[in-house]
Amino acid sequence: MVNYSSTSSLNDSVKRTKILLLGLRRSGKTSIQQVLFNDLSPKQTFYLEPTMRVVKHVYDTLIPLEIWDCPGNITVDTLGAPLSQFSSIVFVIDIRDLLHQAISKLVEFIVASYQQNPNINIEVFVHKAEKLPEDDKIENFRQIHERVSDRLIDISSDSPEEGPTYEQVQLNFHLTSVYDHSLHEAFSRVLHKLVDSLPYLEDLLNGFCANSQSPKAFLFDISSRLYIATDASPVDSATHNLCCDYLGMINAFGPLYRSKVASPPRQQRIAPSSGAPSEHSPDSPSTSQPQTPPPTAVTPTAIHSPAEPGSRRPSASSPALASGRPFPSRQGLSNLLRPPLTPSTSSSSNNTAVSSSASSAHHHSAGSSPPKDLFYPSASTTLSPTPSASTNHSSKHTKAALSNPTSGTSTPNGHRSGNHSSSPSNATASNNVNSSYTYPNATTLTYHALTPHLALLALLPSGVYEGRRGLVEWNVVWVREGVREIWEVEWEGRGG
Ligand SMILES: Nc1nc2c(ncn2[C@@H]2O[C@H](COP(=O)(O)OP(=O)(O)OP(=O)(O)O)[C@@H](O)[C@H]2O)c(=O)[nH]1
Repeated sequence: MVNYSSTSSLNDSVKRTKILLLGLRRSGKTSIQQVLFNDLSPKQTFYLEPTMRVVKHVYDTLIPLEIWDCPGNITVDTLGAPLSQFSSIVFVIDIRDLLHQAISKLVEFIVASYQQNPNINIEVFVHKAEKLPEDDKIENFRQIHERVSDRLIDISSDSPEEGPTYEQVQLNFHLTSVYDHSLHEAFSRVLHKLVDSLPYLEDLLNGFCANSQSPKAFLFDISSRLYIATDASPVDSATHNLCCDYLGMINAFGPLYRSKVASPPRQQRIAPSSGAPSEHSPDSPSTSQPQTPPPTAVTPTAIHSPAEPGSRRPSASSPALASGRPFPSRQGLSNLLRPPLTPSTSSSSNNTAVSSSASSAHHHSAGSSPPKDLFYPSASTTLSPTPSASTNHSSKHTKAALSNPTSGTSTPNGHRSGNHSSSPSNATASNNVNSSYTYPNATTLTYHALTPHLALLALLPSGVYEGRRGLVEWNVVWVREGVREIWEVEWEGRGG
């Protein structure tokens, strides 16, 4: 009865992390999957057809995912697969649905999954939250939580000698809606429990924040806008929403920018001298990261176009992919972030020099060994600190720049000098800002692509970003190297 069709083809050679999407009919399961992983506009979910069979969707991010979207009437027996196969169950309940049926179904799956796989993560999305006023929302959320707990206690006390005590099951409740970023935040938290390398990524981001004076940094999956990891400072919703909006804007406008350097005619002209392939191929091998500071000479011939959209995983043919490679040591990863930003390195001449050095790291490696894709778009937007910004919505972002990622004059990081208020990003970013939040000091939000599907989004004091950009980019280069290595190890361990 299982339908093996999916949004993209299943690659049987990769061991995927499986997530089961359950809930009553019309609770919003397919909407969640489509909005997050297929870029469906929330309003379009209204037209989704009912799900009649289990549909498997694959999605490649830092780890390969397989999401099973189930029909509302599925049971443990008709699922067609043991629950031990799944790493997480996401159970979706319409927030207005306090009925017996939804709770019973959830409890049925909790009991079965606890017996088959006690380590499974059970996540309850109390969904369509935007439909209720704030007070009712909290009350219904509390009631659903309470009823599920009561039912589990009842079941445990009915047969104390028989089996496990279900009230100890770790349940995670989230308030969600496709119409705001609560869904992204909740699903990001689901994902965090599935990423084995999370501590290593967090170490990288902590190091980046410490060395770049950044108050907050996220590693985002570009397309789904889920964050895979963040630094140790607490996540506030306003900053998370701002990053989500900015990423959405970049996803919308980024494809309008084209690379002159990486354009096919230019690539063909430069390829013979550099030894680099004329066009990036998803299977082109990558190099291991440079361990020593690279030379300052910039060789623009090595700049590559981004990987093809479909190439969401590292090449298995890469010489860097020795099988069974362990994660880099945490100390080793944090050591990658050098040098820290200190007043002694703040002169603009130093910045320029280090920027060139950092930027040329990839050129150097590309010249001496098989190249990797060296095209990394970046963008930035400045958040206004002025008090009037809290009332004047459009002045919230005074400057926004989408660095032409592939301009012939850009660095390999895609940077061009100066922000451009006429950039298309300006209006969109301004309109999307949470109007209740202002940043106390001049702050810049930066975007740096790290892999074809992951990007670093960081808040930086504008003074640091404008005055010491070279050093910031230097640190981004090393974050990128660390993330790429973790990404490769994650996929390698799964036969990717
Ligand atoms: N207001 C609101 N409506 C939502 C939300 N998410 C989904 N919906 C709506 O809920 C309805 C059902 O959504 P589906 O995604 O088809 O629900 P489903 O659980 O997959 O339904 P079945 O396939 O029948 O099991 C659609 O009209 C959606 O537009 C939400 O966050 N808020």
